[in-house]
Amino acid sequence: MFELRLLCPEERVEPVSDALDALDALSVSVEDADAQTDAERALFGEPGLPPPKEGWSRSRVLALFATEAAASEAGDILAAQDFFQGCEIQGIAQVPDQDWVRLTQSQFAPVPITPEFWIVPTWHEPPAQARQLIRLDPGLAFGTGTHPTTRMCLRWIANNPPAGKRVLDYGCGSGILAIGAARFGAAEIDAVDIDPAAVQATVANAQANGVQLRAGLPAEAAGHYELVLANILAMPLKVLAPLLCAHVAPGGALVLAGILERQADELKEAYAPFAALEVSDSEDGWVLMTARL
Ligand SMILES: C[S@@+](CC[C@H](N)C(=O)[O-])C[C@H]1O[C@@H](n2cnc3c(N)ncnc32)[C@H](O)[C@@H]1O
Repeated sequence: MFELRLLCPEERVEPVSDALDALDALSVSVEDADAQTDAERALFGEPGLPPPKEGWSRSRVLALFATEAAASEAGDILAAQDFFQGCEIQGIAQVPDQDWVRLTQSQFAPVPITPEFWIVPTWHEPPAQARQLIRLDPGLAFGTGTHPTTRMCLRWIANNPPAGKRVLDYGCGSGILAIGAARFGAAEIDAVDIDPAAVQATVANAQANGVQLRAGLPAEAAGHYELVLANILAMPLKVLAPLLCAHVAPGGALVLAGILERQADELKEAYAPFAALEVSDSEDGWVLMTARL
């Protein structure tokens, strides 16, 4: 493949990208031409609001073509357009073939939770010492075992097996915690998430692991559970305090993650009317907070 490389001022990026699409580019990508230099200016908005600008002041536009002739012809046609004023053709480069599937897969190795409990992608052989396994590939939903918050929850499950218990995984993502609870004997598992893609991923991953659970939107959580797991983030966990605690059966356990060390006191305070949260694990600046009700 061949990449046509262009430099465009902010206001030209959209018409140039549209024209490249119309010229049958296989893909068009836009990068900050000033990235990693003193001129780099980050673009970001407040959560939920659009960024203050739509693009960088100088963008590098990269368009992929199947042949060098097609890339060169597209460059010639663009250069003749009014809207190309201020833009520059920086050249055509050959893009070497890559096995992207293999490259992506090589970035996900088996993850140990305890010496015997491992998360293993389907393209890897399980390590010899693995006695308990979750088979999981990266997908649309969060939770592959590579994040410390997920690992701490799974470690807690392995050290406090919920054998025979009713378990709620609130904010299930890929369903990894629910599947982990099943591996350690949970009798009945509900896994809920606000994101329908996470619900779908949980159903698929549970099936692939031979695990029976009920997955759905948060309203599907019903009644009391002897273990409630929620790996979300500090802010939603604070808002959810009364709801999550109301789902914990008397004598049951609440396990919360997604909390930075410096947020532990805020969380303690938010949960104080319902439960006495304590930090019970920490990794890479994240803490696991748990309580018995
Ligand atoms: C950090 S991921 C955790 C995924 C998985 N449980 C794990 O431990 O790796 C958080 C998940 O919570 C979901 N989530 C965020 N806010 C939520 C809310 N208010 N109610 C239910 N789920 C929520 C997100 O959609 C996301 O899938």
